[in-house]
Amino acid sequence: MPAPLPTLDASCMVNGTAEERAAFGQKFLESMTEHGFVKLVNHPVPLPHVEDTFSQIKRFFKLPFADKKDIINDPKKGQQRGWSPPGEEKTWWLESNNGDIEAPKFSDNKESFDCGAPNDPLFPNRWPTESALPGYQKTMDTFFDSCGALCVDLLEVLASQMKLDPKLFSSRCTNEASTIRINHFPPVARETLESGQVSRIWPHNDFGIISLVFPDRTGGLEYEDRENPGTFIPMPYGGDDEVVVIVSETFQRWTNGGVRAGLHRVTKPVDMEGDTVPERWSLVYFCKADRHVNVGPLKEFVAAEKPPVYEDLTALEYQAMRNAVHYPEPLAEEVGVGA
Ligand SMILES: O=C(O)CCC(=O)C(=O)O
Ligand SMILES: [Fe+2]
Repeated sequence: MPAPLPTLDASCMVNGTAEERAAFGQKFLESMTEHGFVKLVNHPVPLPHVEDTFSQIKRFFKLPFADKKDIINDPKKGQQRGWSPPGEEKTWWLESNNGDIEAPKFSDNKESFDCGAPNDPLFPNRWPTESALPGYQKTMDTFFDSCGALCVDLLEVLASQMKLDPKLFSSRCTNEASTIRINHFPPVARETLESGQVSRIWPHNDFGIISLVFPDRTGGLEYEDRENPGTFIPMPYGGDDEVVVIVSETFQRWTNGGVRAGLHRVTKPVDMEGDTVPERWSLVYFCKADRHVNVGPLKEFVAAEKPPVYEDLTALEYQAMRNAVHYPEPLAEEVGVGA
């Protein structure tokens, strides 16, 4: 059995002594390197914000179809904004299909909404009207700012712990390209998920630097057991104050493969009873590199005996390339929602 995922007390990031911060930094980097994941409690995103945001996301998904359709995501834009209808995003394509375009079209049993930085000029957010959902935009913008600040601090902890310039990662991330993603997983028959054709979310890595996942009481998030690739370990609900931090692909690329992205999926909760998998929501912050930044390996992680294993390209190009994979074009048209 692999060592369980640690839950770290992050209160020292705000008011800890140098010693407490160093002890936190060591365990944080260790878990991110060993597992690709770590859980934090007493982190600085205020619990009332998290609760507010959860209430708003539940309201969002209850909006009438017409309101959601008005702000439908256009997969051709390369960056997600607005509502992705059930089945539109196909995470199976990210890791599981091995490039086989003739393979069956396994689907995701979820709908989502994505928004970026407040007032993003390049990829404007697509909000429901204020009268349809009062306060929604403000709640999301506030949540965006708190998560962005936490991620910048966590990136500085990682760099310091690696004995590098503390701003090595954070200077490449003003959160201009970061996004909030919310997911809604409707109730589904247990046998549908057990059929192997449909998943809540198929195994995947996130594309940014790190991600924050705020827990849902239902459970179902699982992470790969690296000692037994292809097998997954449930991450049980650990309390409303908990946040799961995930290493994402850009961090793996920057560190030249040294700190690997954490493969994860969402399926039925391990302890569920009965024939219907309960409804679930999730709230995620994808902290991404600024758009012009190179997401090839940083020189600090390259040496004669460790040549670069990833190509140079901008974060914007990388995001567009990865997004195109899970909105495969012919399939987007097939579900009748392509823009
Ligand atoms: O729903 C969750 O717990 C995780 C969601 C996730 O992995 C994603 O949206 O990328
Ligand atoms: Fe994810």
